[in-house]
Amino acid sequence: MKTALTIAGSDSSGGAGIQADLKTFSALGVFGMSVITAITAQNTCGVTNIRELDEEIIADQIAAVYDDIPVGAVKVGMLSSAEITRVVAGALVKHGAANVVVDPVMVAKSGSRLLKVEAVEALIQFLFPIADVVTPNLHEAAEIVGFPVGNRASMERAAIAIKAMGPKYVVVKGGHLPGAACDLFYDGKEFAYLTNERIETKHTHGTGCTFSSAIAAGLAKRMPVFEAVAVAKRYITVAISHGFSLGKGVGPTHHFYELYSQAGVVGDGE
Ligand SMILES: Nc1ncnc2c1ncn2[C@@H]1O[C@H](COP(=O)(O)OP(=O)(O)O)[C@@H](O)[C@H]1O
Ligand SMILES: Cc1ncc(COP(=O)(O)OP(=O)(O)O)c(N)n1
Repeated sequence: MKTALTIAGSDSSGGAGIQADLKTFSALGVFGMSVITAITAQNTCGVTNIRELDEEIIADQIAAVYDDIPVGAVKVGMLSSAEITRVVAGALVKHGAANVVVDPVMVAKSGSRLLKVEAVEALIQFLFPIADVVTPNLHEAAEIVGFPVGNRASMERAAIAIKAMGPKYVVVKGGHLPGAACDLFYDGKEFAYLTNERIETKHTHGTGCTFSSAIAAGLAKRMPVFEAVAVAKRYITVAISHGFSLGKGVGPTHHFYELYSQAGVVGDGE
């Protein structure tokens, strides 16, 4: 059985965070495990409270998994603070983590800050050098590189700058571009664009979490990195096209296995 671990925050409404990651792992046929960094009181309308877990229980959760179970890939999401970021990075180094996907979660779509401003430097310093893939959206890329990112030219400049911070691959997500949903993949040598038509829906809660955990699922299945990203792009496109109204605000994406099987995103044999 292939395994993947998510190290992220909990979303009580189940659309993003740990919950979206575990649903994605399951739909893609990978056994999911979780380390919770923070608990958010959250629903489709926004985040009303955040409680960070203390660093000891976070390090102990990571140790409990790695000391016992082979981990095929790990996705890192919401980290909230610089201290948590340092502890998670240190634990991943200590346990020799492989196939590390870092989604540099900073702000929820509803506007709440999920990573303190002063923690961005720790993310760059401690996590990027050990990451295989880093997946910023346009806003996150801009905050990381310090210049506006809003078109293909600036996405390419941002990808080069982020690659220089240490990860092996960078995917700048273009979900917030006008027009097509166009993501940029960069391996340090060449750019490749993964493009899909924009799906006109407001139900996009958890798209970034879902995309990065789908990449981790692909790496856990030992796919080459570009193939894992391409499968994740197909997965998120199907997930958004079947996003649904739930609650009063921005509804979640869709994670039912049958859908992906029918859409050819996962083969029956995987
Ligand atoms: N309306 C949409 N139609 C199609 N794809 C989308 C749409 N919104 C986002 N995506 C895709 O979802 C993935 C997550 O991107 P994005 O929404 O930018 O991340 P985040 O949730 O971190 O802001 C990317 O592959 C992006 O291209
Ligand atoms: C607990 C938690 N983690 C991450 C996010 C951000 O999710 P993302 O997929 O980037 O986008 P939105 O869900 O905010 O639309 C989150 N909201 N909660």
